[in-house]
Amino acid sequence: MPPAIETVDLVKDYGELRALNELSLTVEEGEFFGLLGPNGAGKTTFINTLVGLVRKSGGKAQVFGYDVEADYQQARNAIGLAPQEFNVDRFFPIREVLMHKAGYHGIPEDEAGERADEVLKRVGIYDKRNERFDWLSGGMKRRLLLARALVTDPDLLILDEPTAGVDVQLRHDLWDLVTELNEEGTTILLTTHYIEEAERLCDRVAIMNEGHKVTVATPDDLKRRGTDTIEIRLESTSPAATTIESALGEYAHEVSTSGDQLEIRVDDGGSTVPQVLHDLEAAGHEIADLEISRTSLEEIFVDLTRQEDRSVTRSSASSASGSGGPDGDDVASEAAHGQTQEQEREHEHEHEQEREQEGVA
Ligand SMILES: Nc1ncnc2c1ncn2[C@@H]1O[C@H](COP(=O)(O)OP(=O)(O)OP(=O)(O)O)[C@@H](O)[C@H]1O
Repeated sequence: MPPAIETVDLVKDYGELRALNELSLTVEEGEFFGLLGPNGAGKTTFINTLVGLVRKSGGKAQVFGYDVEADYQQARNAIGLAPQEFNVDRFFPIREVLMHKAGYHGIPEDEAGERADEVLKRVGIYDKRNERFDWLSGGMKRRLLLARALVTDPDLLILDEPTAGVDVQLRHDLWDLVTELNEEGTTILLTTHYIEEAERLCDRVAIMNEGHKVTVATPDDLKRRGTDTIEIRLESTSPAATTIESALGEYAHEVSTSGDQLEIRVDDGGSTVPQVLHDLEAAGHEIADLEISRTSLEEIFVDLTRQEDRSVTRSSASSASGSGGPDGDDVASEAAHGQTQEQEREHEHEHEQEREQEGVA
């Protein structure tokens, strides 16, 4: 079986703005895969390329072995998309909206009705089936987007920030539901700004920044990349940090002291503690209390994307040197938007019917 998603050197240019920069990613069938990145990293562009709403500028993109452009219909039929924006037809009862969507993907009317009922029950808004989208609460609208993504019984479910702005209860309901779907075999691609969400749900995450891949790892592996802090209280006032440093080995990256408190930064707190205790005691320091605080995934994420930003800023600063600095960049980006609309027009026409179903303006 080919991977659920495979992109190789995927590029998307909006005029002069490179939104996807030689992005190579593989998501295996059955995985729960997270896509993380700061605003503007290219997550939605990546998704829109997979579902045919954006035409790639270069590279390869396949869904279950189908090329997203050459085999558009096969690739698209395998995907259920719950987009970030509420893009639903507002004039029909929501059950009909779901039936239209199923019909567009070739599902006969009887079956479409059954599927619509089934997914409305599954997301918990069956009693609202005859109401229009505008009459639903914000949380119900999110549930409907998920129902619409599920009505075609997709092998790949793409969730673009599904829990943005929803209350805690609904967030937990959605987490349970997507976990269940994944356990039943659906591959899931999730973008989110909630690091806790990625940590809780995802087998692996890719961190993106400025259109390219920074890293791909399991949440646990990522956390291991951060440094931990061992916080120690001594029985007596601590000597200067330099004295403590000389009692410890190279494993201690940073030592700070205050009164009887010590803070020691190490790579892996759990396995370094015995050595720290041994070295401190050998140097005559008695330990009253000890605690390890682990780096959160959020801190590692911020760190990874901040390091990236620094290097990106440097390279864009040198390439923009003839355009008058930041103001020049703004002008270039506006021009890029103008050019983009031209380039996308032909493609938009091609998928007009699809976009009507999705309700994209
Ligand atoms: N249609 C478009 N025309 C021109 N530029 C665009 C277009 N769509 C996106 N961009 C630009 O491409 C870059 C990536 O945007 P994208 O929406 O994919 O990021 P994102 O990671 O999904 O961000 P967010 O987390 O804010 O949703 C941004 O610089 C954005 O301004």
